[in-house]
Amino acid sequence: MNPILQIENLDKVYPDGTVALSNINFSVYPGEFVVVIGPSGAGKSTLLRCMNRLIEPTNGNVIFKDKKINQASARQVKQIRREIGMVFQNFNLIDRLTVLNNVLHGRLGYTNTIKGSLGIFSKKDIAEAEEILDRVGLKKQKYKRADELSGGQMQRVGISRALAQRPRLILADEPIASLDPASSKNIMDHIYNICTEDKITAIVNLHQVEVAIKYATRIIGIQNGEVIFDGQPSQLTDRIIDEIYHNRKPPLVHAQ
Ligand SMILES: Nc1ncnc2c1ncn2[C@@H]1O[C@H](COP(=O)(O)OP(=O)(O)OP(=O)(O)O)[C@@H](O)[C@H]1O
Repeated sequence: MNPILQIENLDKVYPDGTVALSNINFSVYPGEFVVVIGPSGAGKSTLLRCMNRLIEPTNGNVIFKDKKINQASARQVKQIRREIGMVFQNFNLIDRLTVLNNVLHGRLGYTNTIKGSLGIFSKKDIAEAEEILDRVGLKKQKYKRADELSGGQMQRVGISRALAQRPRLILADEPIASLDPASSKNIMDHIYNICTEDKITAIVNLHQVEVAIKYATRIIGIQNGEVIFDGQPSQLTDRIIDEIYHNRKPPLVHAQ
């Protein structure tokens, strides 16, 4: 089976000299549910955002379905991003828009720019958005403003917007970090069940090791911008968890 995503020799050095990622290499295969763990500042967000070029890598390649995102033109990046849904810690919804319109924003990559900016979507897109909202239990809330929802409901809208893209890959950056335990379980269940049912590959950044072990088919542990574990949840021993979280060195900063 060909990988859906390949990360080759990936480095990210921020303009202030902080080395956030250092020589990252791995491939992700269709159907995997990969969870990336690591302490605060390890580089998890930077890694996920390099995957769809929200952050520009310094060196190396990010290859999605045989296309090098890092070398793609702006137009090609837009096309590639259609198939990569993103779920954010803080939901990134447009507060003043309805739930339904937020979900329809997931169709923008496929919509004529003028129509999209005017909020004009096809009947088919609207029906599909409603179907997705039904799936996450939010159909009755479709005309509510996004800012009238609870955190857990907002994240279900975030997931729905990603699904409206009809993605092949979902990147979720700390999707439960702002939620209470009950909502966190609900959100992880939705992400896991939908990705499994729809055969969507997922890469999820999480702080909570026990949640990672529960859902992941594979765990990648990073520390100081380097992969120090890549294996199955059953291989993640207490010693390795301790290494990932406690043997922390200060972040490497290039001399300027
Ligand atoms: N824009 C930036 N400019 C400079 N340094 C940055 C920038 N963004 C992140 N960093 C640094 O890069 C390193 C990795 O940060 P990143 O946010 O990727 O880590 P993380 O594992 O996602 O952390 P958290 O779990 O706290 O979100 C950290 O040392 C961080 O301070």
